[in-house]
Amino acid sequence: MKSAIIVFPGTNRERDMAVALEQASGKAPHMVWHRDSDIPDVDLIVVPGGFSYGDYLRAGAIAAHSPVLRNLKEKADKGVPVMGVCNGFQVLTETGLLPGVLMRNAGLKFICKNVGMRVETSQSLFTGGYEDGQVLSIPVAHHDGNYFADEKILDEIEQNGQVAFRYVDENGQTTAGGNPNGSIRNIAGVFNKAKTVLGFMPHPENAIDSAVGGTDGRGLFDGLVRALS
Ligand SMILES: NC(=O)CC[C@H](N)C(=O)O
Repeated sequence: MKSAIIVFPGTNRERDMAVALEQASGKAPHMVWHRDSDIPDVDLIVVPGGFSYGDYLRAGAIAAHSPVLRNLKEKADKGVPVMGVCNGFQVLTETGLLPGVLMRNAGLKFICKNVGMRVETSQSLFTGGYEDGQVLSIPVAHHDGNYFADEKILDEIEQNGQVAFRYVDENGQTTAGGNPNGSIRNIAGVFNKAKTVLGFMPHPENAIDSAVGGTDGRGLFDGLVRALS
């Protein structure tokens, strides 16, 4: 699996993402700078976490208008798989590639902790390394992770099976206690309609090593390699 990682001024998870992708695929990803107008031909494009352009204006809003995003949108429209993690999820909602928005956390505080994340479907090229309903422990680190969409969009994405992940409590239930940031219907990640674009807030690239934070994130990268190699 060949991959590319988009890097903006203020991105900070590109290295962790590169380590995770290389560990799973055996190939170092291309790092693509925000000013570049062409992304190489790859099997997967990743928009990693961080604070693109300092989160000014609104997290992901300026990145959505960067030169590299024009090419990313063209490739996504052609069906090239795109994955946005944390700030990457914010960028992909701001571009309109994914439904909904990410607002300030309900508690108005930056949250950095492990959360329960339930895999809503294994039927995608991103989640095939997991079982339906599998509950993972994955870290979050954000202040704007509060997913929101209106009821019409929510009903539509639920019906289309576009909810990829939900926050759950220690019993695997979608309670308020298991919801770290106030996300509507406990949604932690969504697909586009064709399931070729995925965005979510937790950081699987920081859960690939038992010495630091556990290995629950590995399934995502291993599943991608299986689907895209
Ligand atoms: N770790 C991250 O990607 C941070 C995401 C985003 N800038 C926020 O704080 O909400």
